[in-house]
Amino acid sequence: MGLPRFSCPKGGDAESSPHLYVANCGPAVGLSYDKIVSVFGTYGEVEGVYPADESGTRVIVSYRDKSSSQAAMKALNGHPCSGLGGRFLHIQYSVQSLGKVNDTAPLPVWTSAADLDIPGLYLMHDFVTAEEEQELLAAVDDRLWKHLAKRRVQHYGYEFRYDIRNVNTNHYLGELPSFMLPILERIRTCQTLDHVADISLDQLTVNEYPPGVGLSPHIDTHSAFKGLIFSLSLAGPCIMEFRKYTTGVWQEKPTSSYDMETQISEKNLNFIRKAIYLPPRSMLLLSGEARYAWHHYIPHHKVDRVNDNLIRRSSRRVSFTLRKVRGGPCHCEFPQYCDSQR
Ligand SMILES: O=C(O)CCC(=O)C(=O)O
Ligand SMILES: [Fe+2]
Repeated sequence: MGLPRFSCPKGGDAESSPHLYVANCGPAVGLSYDKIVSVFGTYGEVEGVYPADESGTRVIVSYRDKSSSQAAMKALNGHPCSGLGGRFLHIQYSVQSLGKVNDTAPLPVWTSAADLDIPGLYLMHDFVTAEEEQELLAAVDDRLWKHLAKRRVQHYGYEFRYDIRNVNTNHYLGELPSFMLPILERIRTCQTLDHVADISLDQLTVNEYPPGVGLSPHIDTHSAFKGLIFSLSLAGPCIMEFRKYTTGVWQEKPTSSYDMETQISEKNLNFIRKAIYLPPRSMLLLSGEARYAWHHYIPHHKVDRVNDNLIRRSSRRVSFTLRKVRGGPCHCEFPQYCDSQR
């Protein structure tokens, strides 16, 4: 069974909506979904990019807000787009977003990484004590925050540039701060990582999310960072959703009991979803397939439904994401998600 054909608005004069139907754009013309997200992300927060049909040359770009789709329409429709190799895009507003997740669909939220059955995903509870948590928060609150549109960030080691979703490797900011030393040491001696030879880390991004603010679905750029990504959650909880996009190919409904709950429905048949609850003081590790092939996403919720419980986000969640900047191209086993291999 193929994807239902997307019916673009008749006559191209549909009212504006947050969703754009973009022709002459997609993996079949050499533009990966990550690349499309990064270009359209310049005009506002992209919630997802989905195949509009099986052609690989037409996509739906879903923004959170109409103002962003309007800005992208104005800037990109019918003009050569320098960020996409000079390609002319043909854009119309779309009445629906094929891949849009129905947030009310029951999605089980697991508390243990093993239950998600995603290779390379680990969650270590109570990785730091409550006292260490307070010390880490005090340390970053003592330093300068950079204000983004909806959250605040700090970068150490190398600056991460959100416009290009990459780091400037020529601009070294110095060693990771001393308040991270106990955490780095704990990672090095962590039993979960006994099989990993190289766990050097040189980049830290601190994110502070107010309640209701999350992060759009993304895969951390392969060419920017190596294979291990650690994220320590402090101050407040959130849920993190993982999505495996199937780039327009119908996925048989998985048969294992874990996967049954991912609810591939008619509405969102082009990716599978799994979710995990990240409590404060837990350390998440993305490696292998979890790091290279699954998008991660923090829904923009003030209250998360964790199965039978409603859990209110705290006044803030602060995450410490530790990564290793990559020197050359990525040679991972997931070329369809890899910006170095296309
Ligand atoms: O806040 C988090 O735990 C994740 C942050 C993240 O995914 C990123 O900075 O790329
Ligand atoms: Fe990320």
